[in-house]
Amino acid sequence: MASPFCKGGCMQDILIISGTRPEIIKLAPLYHCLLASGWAQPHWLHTGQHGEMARQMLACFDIVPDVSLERGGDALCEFSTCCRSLLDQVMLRTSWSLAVVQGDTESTFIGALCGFYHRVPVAHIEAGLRTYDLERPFPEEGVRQMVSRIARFHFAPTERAAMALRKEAIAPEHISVTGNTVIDAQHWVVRRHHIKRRVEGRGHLLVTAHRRENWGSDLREICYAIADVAHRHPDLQVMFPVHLNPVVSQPVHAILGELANVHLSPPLDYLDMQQALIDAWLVLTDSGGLQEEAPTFGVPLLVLRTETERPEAIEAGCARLVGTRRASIVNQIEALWSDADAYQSMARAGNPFGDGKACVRVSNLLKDALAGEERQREAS
Ligand SMILES: CC(=O)N[C@@H]1[C@@H](OP(=O)(O)OP(=O)(O)OC[C@H]2O[C@@H](n3ccc(=O)[nH]c3=O)[C@H](O)[C@@H]2O)O[C@H](CO)[C@@H](O)[C@@H]1O
Repeated sequence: MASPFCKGGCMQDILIISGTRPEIIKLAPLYHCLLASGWAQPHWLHTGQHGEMARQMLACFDIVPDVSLERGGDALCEFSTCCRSLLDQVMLRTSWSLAVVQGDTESTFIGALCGFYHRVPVAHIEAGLRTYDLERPFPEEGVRQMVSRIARFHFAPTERAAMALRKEAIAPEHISVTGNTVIDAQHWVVRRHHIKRRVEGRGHLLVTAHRRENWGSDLREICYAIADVAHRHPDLQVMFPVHLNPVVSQPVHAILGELANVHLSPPLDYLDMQQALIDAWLVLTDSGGLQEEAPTFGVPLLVLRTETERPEAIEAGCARLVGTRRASIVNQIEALWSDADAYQSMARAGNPFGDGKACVRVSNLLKDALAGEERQREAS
């Protein structure tokens, strides 16, 4: 790996650590922003936590990782221990100015921990999301909180997230509200690929569901609700890109596989997903990222969960929390089908998660902060 580290006027070497699909999406625009910044040399490291879905996303954002770690095994513990030891070697390769992690996965945690032990400052993107229930989502809520203890720079997507961090006694000068970088990712692909709405009329119902908390009976309830709606409205097309995990794909295919107006597909690449989103009438999802993205295109969203660490969408009026009970999901969809005013007020609510300029804010804040630390070091 080329790493021409030279401080004071030269590039700062920044290690960007990704592991899963959403991390890649939310870090990709920052990578491109830093690459164009003139002050930073970003290096992309992929931990291998996600395989195929990660490759799909990296290609979509024109990113070739500088380092790709070998996955130590299928079990999380094997992945985790192997990742820790390989990442440790990468930390020693050069004098990193910064390690950047995003979100709340095992890769986020191992990345932050390695940075911490090597005294490399850690920047946490999408900091401050909380449910304060360590069981939901498990293990993500615990991971987020642990990363917040050891990160130096906390980039909160919203004021609410920043407030959570301040309440946890994180130094306010290390917390910045930037907006969510996923909106930057959307703007990046929309600009680059000229995405615009292509359908006439209502459009389709877009569904994703894969979260661990919904595995089992909840996922089956969700699928039966979709089947009910598909039967009632044969002209409504349902698009459902299905997560590759067999715990998800098996029941989804078993319950919905034979319905003529339900279209099951493998995961879409980001470009196709954004096209599917902009063409949608309604989104039904348990995904975090989609909760943030749908309002960009004015598409109302029903959240298949009983709690969310993104209450901003509910408060802004662009999303409703519908849980996972069959009857409740069907009723909420039917209500929006027949009540044009309710639908329009959700569609016009706007996006509370950002304006597409989060990465420029992060880059400028980091540039100033790292220069300030450099001056302090020279003075002492
Ligand atoms: C338990 C929990 O809280 N977990 C969260 C969850 O994050 P999430 O819910 O946002 O994850 P997904 O729904 O997988 O991704 C969403 C993104 O993927 C795009 N997309 C989706 C389907 C597709 O076919 N093609 C695509 O392009 C889509 O537009 C969007 O941008 O998992 C992360 C670790 O995996 C965690 O860190 C995170 O806390």
